[in-house]
Amino acid sequence: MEKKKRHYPGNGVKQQKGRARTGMPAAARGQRVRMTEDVARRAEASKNASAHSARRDGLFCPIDGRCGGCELLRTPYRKQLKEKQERMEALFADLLGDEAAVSPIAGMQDPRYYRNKVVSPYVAVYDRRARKRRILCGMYERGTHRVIDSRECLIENPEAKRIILTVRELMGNFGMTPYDEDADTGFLRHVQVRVGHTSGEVMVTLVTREEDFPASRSFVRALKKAHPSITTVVQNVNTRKTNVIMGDKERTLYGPGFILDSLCGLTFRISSKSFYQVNSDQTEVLYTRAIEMAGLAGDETVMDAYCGTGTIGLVAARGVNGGPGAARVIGVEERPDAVADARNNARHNGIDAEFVAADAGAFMRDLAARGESLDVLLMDPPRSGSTPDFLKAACTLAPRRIVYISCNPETQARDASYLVEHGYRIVEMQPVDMFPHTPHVENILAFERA
Ligand SMILES: C[S@@+](CC[C@H](N)C(=O)[O-])C[C@H]1O[C@@H](n2cnc3c(N)ncnc32)[C@H](O)[C@@H]1O
Repeated sequence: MEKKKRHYPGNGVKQQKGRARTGMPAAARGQRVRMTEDVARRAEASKNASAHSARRDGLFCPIDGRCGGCELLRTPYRKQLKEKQERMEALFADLLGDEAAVSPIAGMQDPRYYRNKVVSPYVAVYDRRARKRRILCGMYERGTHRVIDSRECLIENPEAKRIILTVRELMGNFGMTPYDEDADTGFLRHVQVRVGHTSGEVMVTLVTREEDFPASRSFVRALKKAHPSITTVVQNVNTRKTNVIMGDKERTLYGPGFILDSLCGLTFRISSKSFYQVNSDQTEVLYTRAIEMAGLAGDETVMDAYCGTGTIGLVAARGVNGGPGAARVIGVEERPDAVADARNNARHNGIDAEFVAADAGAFMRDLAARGESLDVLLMDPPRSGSTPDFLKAACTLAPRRIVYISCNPETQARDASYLVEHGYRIVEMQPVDMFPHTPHVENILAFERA
């Protein structure tokens, strides 16, 4: 491993500062909660019982309860699934008609190590006992911006996690300083590692505060030597004082600057900033069910709205389970880099599809104004859900079916109410567990024009 030290900007070391827990009034902070001995004993007994059940499931995590990642780790997996199903049925109770088919949530066989994308901040702290500075990397503590150091994680891809730890080791060897959020100093802000689920290709993105990256070649060489699995390394420059991870500017330090991976029998190109579902096994389930729920006959024009790298639209064009695919696919996505990936993906898979870089709402409005027609609308908006102008234009275009995929069922329920009020009815609901051990649920709704 390289030992050469180079100067990196902002070498000052600062004690990590805890932030106030969000959402907690100042007066409540530090308030002592009085518990009778009996209540305290019962609470402790229930905590131990949950910890035992988590261990029984092979899910012991040394930082459980502190890390903001897996809130449900102590709930047995089957119970997690049952609770998520009940939540979805309650949330959509008023919108699901009597004829709507509600499928049981699709869970994982082995709900561990499913995250194909691992992102870690790096922060310097002064270790009083050892009298030296240490760099922490891992997860944020629940409700704070304090980093909890972790060497292993039950939901992250193990090779990605190992790379995150190697970067920390190399930072010491290269004299590379971690970013200090308060002072806006230091060099390395975050590292993102993406692993191709079937291809095994690995992309490391080093997010730096400055463009100038001294000894970048030796750094990458040392990283590659420790992890021959790495197929590309990208530097992303984020000069802003913000908690948004990625900046706008990028340069490829090694390899092609993207990775390839396969999903549902197609190959996809993924760049560092493009959206790509984090749980690949469950993504195959999600896409297959969504296309099944679209009920394609083979002659449809299908819109893939909020398409990212075009994954859903391209799977729709090809068809699932040997069934027919769409006759024509149009995708719309606001990120130009993701659209570039989508166009490449179409070419690479020999599929004829159009991808447009635009705001989905504006694009739909234009289509509606031009009097275009659409048979099936597949939509997969971000957590904030869709927008009134998108939904209004969708109702004007009046596709026969709408399949709405969402990682935030609360905003999906809001948008579903609009569609139901404007002439659609829900015919099918399929929850999918994309994020085991967390409260998050992915949900698919199929609507038909009433
Ligand atoms: C949940 S992701 C879905 C991506 C894709 N369907 C997939 O499965 O990989 C949502 C996508 O919507 C894009 N997006 C967010 N707001 C948008 C807007 N107003 N117009 C178009 N695309 C948008 C994001 O960049 C992101 O790629």
